[in-house]
This record gives sequence, C-alpha cells and structure tokens, in this order.
Amino acid sequence: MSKPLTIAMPKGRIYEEAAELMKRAGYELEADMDESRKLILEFPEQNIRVMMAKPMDVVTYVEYGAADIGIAGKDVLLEQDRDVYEVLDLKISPCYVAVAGLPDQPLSRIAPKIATKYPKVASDYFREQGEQIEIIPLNGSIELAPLIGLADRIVDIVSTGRTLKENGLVEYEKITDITSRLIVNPVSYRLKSTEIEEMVSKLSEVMEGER
Ligand SMILES: Nc1ncnc2c1ncn2[C@@H]1O[C@H](COP(=O)(O)OP(=O)(O)OP(=O)(O)O)[C@@H](O)[C@H]1O
Ligand SMILES: O=P(O)(O)OC[C@H]1O[C@H](OP(=O)(O)OP(=O)(O)O)[C@H](O)[C@@H]1O
Repeated sequence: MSKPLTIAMPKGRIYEEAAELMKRAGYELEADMDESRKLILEFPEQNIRVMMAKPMDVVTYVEYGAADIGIAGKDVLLEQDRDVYEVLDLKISPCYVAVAGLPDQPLSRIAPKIATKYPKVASDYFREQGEQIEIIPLNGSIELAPLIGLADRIVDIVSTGRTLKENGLVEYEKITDITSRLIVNPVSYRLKSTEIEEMVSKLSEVMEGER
C-alpha cells in the first residue's frame, strides 16, 4: 500500500465541524477529543494519518511537508502568507476580522495603538487606509486592551459579537470574512494527486449537496 495521506487537523473550535464534514465526504477520522490526548491518529483502513495541531500551526506542518494537507482558518492563511496551495473553501467555522474599540472614540492621535494577534492583517489593512499605526501584539483576550487603555483599537475575530458587546466595545470596520480552507503542500499535490483530488472532489460534492 502507498504511504498514508497525512492530514493536519486543527484542534479546538474548528475540529468538530471539520471532522463532521470529512465524515460526510466518506472519511471517518473522528478522535474522541474528550477522552484522548493522542496527537497522531492512524486510520489504516482509509490509508490516512491525522495529526492534531494547534490551528495557528497547521500551515507550518503543511508547508514543511510534515502533513500533506491541512485545514486552516483563512485568518491564519492571511496572517502567515506561507507556501501552500489553498484548494477549497470548506465554508465552515465562519467569522470575520474587524476593527473594534470603545464607542465614540475617533482615531485622532498620530500612530494609534492597535492590539491584535493578527499583526500582518492589521498592518496591511491600515496601510491600505493610509494610516500609520503602532501594533501591540497580544495572544488572547484582545478585548482587554482598549478597556484598560493599552490600545486605541483592536483587530480581532468576531463571530456572534457577544465578546464585544459584553465588554462595551463596538465594531468600527469589518476587514474580511473568514472560513476554514483545505490547504495542500505543493510537492504532495504532485506526488499524491490521485488521493488529494479524490478528497477535494468528495468534499466539494458534499458541499454542493448542501447548498
Ligand atoms: N469566535 C471565534 N473566535 C476565534 N476564532 C474563530 C471563531 N469562530 C471561528 N474561528 C476560527 O477558528 C480558528 C481558531 O480556533 P481556536 O479558537 O480553536 O484556536 P486558537 O485561537 O489557536 O485557540 P486558543 O484560544 O486555544 O489559542 C480561527 O483561526 C478562525 O478561523
Ligand atoms: O464574537 P464572539 O462570538 O464573542 O467571538 C469572538 C471572540 O472569540 C475569540 O476569542 P477566544 O474565545 O478564542 O479567546 P481568546 O481571547 O483567548 O483568543 C476572539 O478572539 C474573540 O474574543
């Protein structure tokens, strides 16, 4: 049998939707996330190996060929700009990236401070707007930054809008819509084209059927 197709799956909030979509496409790759701490799961009957990765790291595994394919949020792809093929919009885990802050606070001062875990996305956006900014890099709880005066604005993911609302923040501009994407290592795309194209076509069929 040929070498297994290795898939880097994102742990966390994307995982269940991604595994469910894979299942509908005929790939039973589910891990019991409540029970298991295993990071590599073998599915020999399907000739597939699954790596459980942090969502931000999926692109790294795929770029270096540690995984042939992976599932990553478009936010991560925009931020990291890596050498991988983005082959399919899976339309799962929808959310968007937005600029938010305290209400009624015009961006008046020179080089306002922008707190974010997406420094590239934020810099690209404000450069396009012709605004000079200072990035304050954070890893989470970004909404804290304007509340305590650390930043004038945040650039962060919004889904239900609940986090902004409960912290008295408002959205100023939407930057871009986000969904999860299927990504492929360029070399694997050539060497394992049959398996990869089959997976892309099965996933596309499932998604077509749901429209
Ligand atoms: N409300 C949301 N907040 C953050 N990410 C979301 C949201 N809804 C969908 N996503 C998608 O989920 C991905 C992040 O998943 P998750 O929150 O599990 O990872 P993480 O941010 O690395 O987790 P952690 O909070 O453990 O560091 C994002 O890349 C994005 O594409
Ligand atoms: O619009 P909502 O539905 O409220 O979702 C948006 C929030 O969810 C994410 O945070 P996460 O839960 O990943 O925690 P974090 O702050 O530690 O990144 C994101 O960074 C926002 O804070």
